[in-house]
Amino acid sequence: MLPNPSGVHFLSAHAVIRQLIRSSGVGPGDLVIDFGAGPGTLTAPLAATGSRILAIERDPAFVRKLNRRFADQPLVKVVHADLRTVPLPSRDFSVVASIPYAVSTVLLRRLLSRPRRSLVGADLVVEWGFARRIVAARTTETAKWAAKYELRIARRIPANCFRPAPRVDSAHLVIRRR
Ligand SMILES: C[S@@+](CC[C@H](N)C(=O)[O-])C[C@H]1O[C@@H](n2cnc3c(N)ncnc32)[C@H](O)[C@@H]1O
Repeated sequence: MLPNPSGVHFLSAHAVIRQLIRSSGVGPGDLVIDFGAGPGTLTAPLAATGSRILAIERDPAFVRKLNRRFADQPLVKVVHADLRTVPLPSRDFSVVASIPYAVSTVLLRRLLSRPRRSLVGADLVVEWGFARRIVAARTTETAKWAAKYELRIARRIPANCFRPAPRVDSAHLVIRRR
């Protein structure tokens, strides 16, 4: 395992990136949020779908990088914000994101517990064990989410699909509004 002082793991497997985008089905006219956009690993292929992207990132160095990378792409809006507090759209939106594991629960609460069900669907890369717990829907909270949203694991994503590789495998978690 490589040293990784920042604790950030970037998705590096192109096949996984393609599967996430294809699964989301997003296209022109859709509003898509990439939470924790990093250097734009998912933002770039998402922009190629013709959808409107909000690339949300907390780290100022990544924000500068994203602003440079997407300066000539009017459909990409880079938002320097914390995903735990950034206001969510009131119009329908989708999420395609490889998120920081530490805030997975907070983000799912924000997306799935709000009264306004403007989340159409999400394709998320999350920690494998977390995904298993969510789809099992054994708690009152996750059971409530399951009543409103279909939650399933599309596939296991091995740790070697990231650079540097994390200690644990991940999952492609699919969420769809019922
Ligand atoms: C796992 S990395 C994924 C980066 C990129 N999406 C990829 O797949 O390669 C998570 C990213 O989320 C950012 N991040 C961490 N905590 C955040 C927060 N609370 N709000 C917004 N971004 C955050 C990190 O700076 C990092 O760029």
